[in-house]
Amino acid sequence: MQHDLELLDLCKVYPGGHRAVNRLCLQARRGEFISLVGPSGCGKTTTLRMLAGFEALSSGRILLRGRSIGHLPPEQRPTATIFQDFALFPHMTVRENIAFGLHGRLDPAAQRARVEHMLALFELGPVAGRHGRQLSGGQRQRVALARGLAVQPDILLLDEPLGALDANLRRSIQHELKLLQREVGITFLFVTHAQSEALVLSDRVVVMNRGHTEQIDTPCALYTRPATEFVARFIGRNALLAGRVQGIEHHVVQVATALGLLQGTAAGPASLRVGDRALLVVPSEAMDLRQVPQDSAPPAGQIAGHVVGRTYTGQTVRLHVELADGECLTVERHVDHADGLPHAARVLLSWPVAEASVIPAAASG
Ligand SMILES: Nc1ncnc2c1ncn2[C@@H]1O[C@H](COP(=O)(O)OP(=O)(O)OP(=O)(O)O)[C@@H](O)[C@H]1O
Repeated sequence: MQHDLELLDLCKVYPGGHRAVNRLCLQARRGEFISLVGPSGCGKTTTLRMLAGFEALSSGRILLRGRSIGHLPPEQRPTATIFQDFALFPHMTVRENIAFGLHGRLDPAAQRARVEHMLALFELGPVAGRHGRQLSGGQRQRVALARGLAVQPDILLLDEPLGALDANLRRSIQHELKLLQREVGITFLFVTHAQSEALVLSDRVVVMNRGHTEQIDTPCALYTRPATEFVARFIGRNALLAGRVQGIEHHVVQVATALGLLQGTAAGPASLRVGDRALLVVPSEAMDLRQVPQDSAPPAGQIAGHVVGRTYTGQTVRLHVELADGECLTVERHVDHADGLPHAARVLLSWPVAEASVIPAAASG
């Protein structure tokens, strides 16, 4: 199968020697929604800029539908980029902004038809004559998308396009963006700081850390099967228990922790050996929590603690549970299942072994 987009060992070393992107490999199917996430400075924007042609590659290749484009100037690449500030031309109307990239590509009649189509697709007809400053944040975002898609790029690059919007608008536009992406059927490469946004929107997520690729996977796999400690911590919402590998049998790994011997399964072919420092990762949904008498000891393979706090997030409650070693875990529950638990309740925590992963602990972790 030919991939829509292939990044082969993509590297960027800035003058002075800083390696901003290190051997990034990615293969995207046509119509895939892929997000790049990671902490500030991990190389997300540099990757996008190399794809758009604004930044030269230090090494590696970029193939679009099998054609090498890494050496082409931006205007010859079949890509369009949408920036966080949308970069609309303030002195132009919505209609003129959308038409901007079409000059010289289409004859006037075809241009007009294309602009009308984009106005209809993005429901921008009623504001077509307005200037950028006369639009709401959501409308400006739609104009930016319409302008980017009007040139019918093979791939759309989005650099934190929702970063400047308030939380409510951001959520509704996330939804619109996903629907739109399905409708136009082209590959989206989306840079975001917000891991929750990436998990909601994407078919796959690339987690980057200091220029390295930590994991490329579906949101579900990243959450339930993080490959590294960095990913487990970055994605969040998992309970993490540190210890050392005591035994491995048929993928079931026993981890000696301060709370006793606990079990999970080896995530993929990770090279875990007896004696290694490891992390047991239990996804929040897999964690079972039930109240027990104050003096009860946990059975083998389970842990106990006390509820020391709770945070309401709407439908769910995050229960903060202090364990015997003084560490605190957060377990998320539907409000209906958490309201009966008094403060300082003793609770037993357990999980299906198959749903907990054991991964190597980071060298410095
Ligand atoms: N023109 C440049 N010259 C030298 N170093 C640069 C240049 N541009 C970026 N960098 C460095 O490269 C690294 C990656 O930067 P990049 O902007 O790609 O990160 P990012 O993940 O997009 O960060 P953010 O989320 O803060 O936007 C950073 O350490 C940054 O300081």
